[in-house]
Amino acid sequence: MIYTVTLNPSLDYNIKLSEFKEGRLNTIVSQYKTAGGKGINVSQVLRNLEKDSIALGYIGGFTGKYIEKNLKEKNIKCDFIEINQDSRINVKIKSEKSETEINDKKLKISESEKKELFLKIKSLKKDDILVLAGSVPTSLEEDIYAKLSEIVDEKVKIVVDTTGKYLVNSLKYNPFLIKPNYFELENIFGVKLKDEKDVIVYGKKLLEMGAKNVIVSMAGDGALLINEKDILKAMVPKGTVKNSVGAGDSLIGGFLSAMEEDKELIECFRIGVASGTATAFSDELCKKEEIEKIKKDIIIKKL
Ligand SMILES: Nc1ncnc2c1ncn2[C@@H]1O[C@H](COP(=O)(O)OP(=O)(O)O)[C@@H](O)[C@H]1O
Ligand SMILES: O=P(O)(O)OC[C@H]1O[C@](O)(COP(=O)(O)O)[C@@H](O)[C@@H]1O
Repeated sequence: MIYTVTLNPSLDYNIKLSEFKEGRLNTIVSQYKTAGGKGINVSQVLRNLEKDSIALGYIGGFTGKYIEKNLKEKNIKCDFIEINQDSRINVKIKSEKSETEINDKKLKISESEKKELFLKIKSLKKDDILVLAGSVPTSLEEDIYAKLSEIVDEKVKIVVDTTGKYLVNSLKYNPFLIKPNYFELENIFGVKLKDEKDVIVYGKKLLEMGAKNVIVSMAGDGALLINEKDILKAMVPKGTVKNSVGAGDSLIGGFLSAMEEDKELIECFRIGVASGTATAFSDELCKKEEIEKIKKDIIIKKL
């Protein structure tokens, strides 16, 4: 089974404007609400690809109820821990020229609520997959993903998608896959990446630090997969970006869905990248048919 952990789920309020005017009245052209948060998005894409997963994490209040109901309506299994605070509302504003995101990072998790999550994670069995994705609420420690990685059976494959020290701390437990984007890679090492060669140099450093597979996603420039054996480059087609929220999570969801079918790594990478691009080119998270269509246009080169 695939377990996704979203420490701080959100109600994503997606707004479309023709133009975003700062400091002025903006009138909405269209909007939709959905359960969000990185682990939850991975679960949603897995469901769209007809694969099961269980979404874990903390939810609370009226927004928490909405998140759970929204996921259950989509036939996604949840096993959230209920807390006594409202889950956050993240606002995503898409206009013709720009995408703006407003995310809340606060959430107070108590010691006993933390223990509850550890108990759930401890019960994972060999061959399960654990996805630890998204920002860590400020009340939790910087090595929370490392601690969760430490307690699972060593045969559980771990995927970590987060930023900075939260990601770096988890590397000593040898995650099977990590997926920094280009800017996250720059931030980890405090550098400005000049070209693809640079991406490979710093991607390899993450391998040396413990990751087994590193995917560096580069939005419209595709992605690189780096492991001990190979460096693969995925090139993506050009298209109209409708909403890139969740593109990175879709890459992970697509990748894992192919892994569930025992596909080779190169194929998992292709389906992952196709899923990311399919999400960028649609208003919501990618659907199976969209991925199938885009898959044919993903070119993978061995470097
Ligand atoms: N403008 C785009 N054109 C085509 N594909 C895109 C675009 N933006 C994102 N993608 C796809 O989604 C993947 C993840 O996007 P990226 O923005 O790098 O991740 P994140 O959402 O984590 O920041 C990319 O590797 C690519 O496959
Ligand atoms: O675009 P991405 O990076 O794939 O993730 C989008 C998701 O992440 C969020 O922006 C939350 O991010 P964080 O957990 O890192 O705070 C959600 O609102 C949204 O559903």
